Formats: sequence, C-alpha cells, structure tokens
Amino acid sequence: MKLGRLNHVGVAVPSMHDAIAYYREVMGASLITAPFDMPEQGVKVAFVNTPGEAGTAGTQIELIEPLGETSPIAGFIAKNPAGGQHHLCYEVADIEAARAWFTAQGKRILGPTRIGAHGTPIFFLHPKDMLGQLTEIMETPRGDH
Ligand SMILES: CC[C@H](C(=O)O)C(=O)SCCNC(=O)CCNC(=O)[C@H](O)C(C)(C)COP(=O)(O)OP(=O)(O)OC[C@H]1O[C@@H](n2cnc3c(N)ncnc32)[C@H](O)[C@@H]1OP(=O)(O)O
Ligand SMILES: [Co+2]
Repeated sequence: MKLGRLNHVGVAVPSMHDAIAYYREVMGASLITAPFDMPEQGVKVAFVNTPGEAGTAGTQIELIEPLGETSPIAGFIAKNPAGGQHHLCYEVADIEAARAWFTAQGKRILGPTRIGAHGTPIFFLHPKDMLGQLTEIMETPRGDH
C-alpha cells in the first residue's frame, strides 16, 4: 500500500458555532466552509482550509460536532467536554485495495466502507491498532490523482 497525503485532521467540538468563531478570530482562518449535516454519519461537519504548497490544497481541519442520539463521537465529547483531536485521514488511490491491505495486517476496520464528507469512499481503523490514533482512510477524489 502507498500512503497518500494527509487529507484532514478531525477535531471533535462541542459547539460548531464556537469552533468556527475560534478558527476565524483566534487562528485567522479565512476559508471555512458552511457547516453541513451528515445524519447517516451522526455528525455536523465544517472544513477549515489551511494554505497548501503552491498549487495544491492544504490539509484541512475537519470540525465535527455530534449529531443525533447515536453519534459515534458522543462518547468522545462526553470524555473530552472541551473537544479535541479526534482522527487523522489519509488518502489512498484505491479504497478496496487499502481495505484488503489493512485486513491482511490484522487491523480492525470499523464498519463498512461508506461515502465520507468529501463524497468519496472511506473507512475507519480502530485507534488501538493504529498507534492510538483513530485513522480514516479515504479514496483520493477523482481528478486529484
Ligand atoms: C464520515 C464523515 C467524516 C469524514 O471525514 O468523512 C468523519 O470523519 S466523521 C468522524 C466520526 N465517525 C467516526 O469516528 C466513526 C469511527 N469511530 C468509531 O467507530 C468510534 O468512535 C470508536 C469505535 C473509535 C470509539 O467508540 P466509543 O468512543 O464509543 O468507544 P470507547 O469509548 O469504548 O473507545 C474504545 C477505546 O478507544 C479509545 N478511543 C475512542 N475514540 C478515540 C479516538 N478518537 N482516538 C483515540 N482513541 C479513541 C477510547 O479511549 C477507548 O480506549 P480505552 O483505553 O479502552 O479507554
Ligand atoms: Co474525517
């Protein structure tokens, strides 16, 4: 398997409104998307774009707020009421080949491959198998290869 770019760092937050204000006012972020709901994933999402190298998109901060009673990040916020770094997301060229690779490596894959916030297939790997980091694998959007 070939590691691709770090697409985003997921940051769980108790309040999307306050988190966006922080990134705009304290961190000087100018390119922040409007929040959008992903009920099927149990989160409200917004992206903070950081500057990239000339001509390339920078790694994003993915702000995620629990959405609904069964949000997979409700437990994380309960344990970390101020929020915190939640996951890392790396890009790969072929999501199914990556799934087969990590399975062969004995890493626990959390649930089915599904469509993530960038509209491409993703899956998650258990933090306990990944140096303590909840790890998201995402197929590189077509046209970005
Ligand atoms: C998909 C849209 C968007 C995108 O980019 O496209 C997103 O990224 S949405 C992100 C939200 N979705 C997910 O995170 C799905 C995968 N996550 C899960 O299935 C759960 O969060 C899980 C299984 C990682 C943890 O679930 P839960 O918190 O209910 O379980 P435990 O409390 O029992 O945790 C078990 C064990 O893992 C430690 N833990 C939990 N979360 C994290 C984390 N984010 N990073 C590192 N470690 C984590 C927790 O402390 C427990 O450890 P222990 O030593 O046993 O206390
Ligand atoms: Co993510």
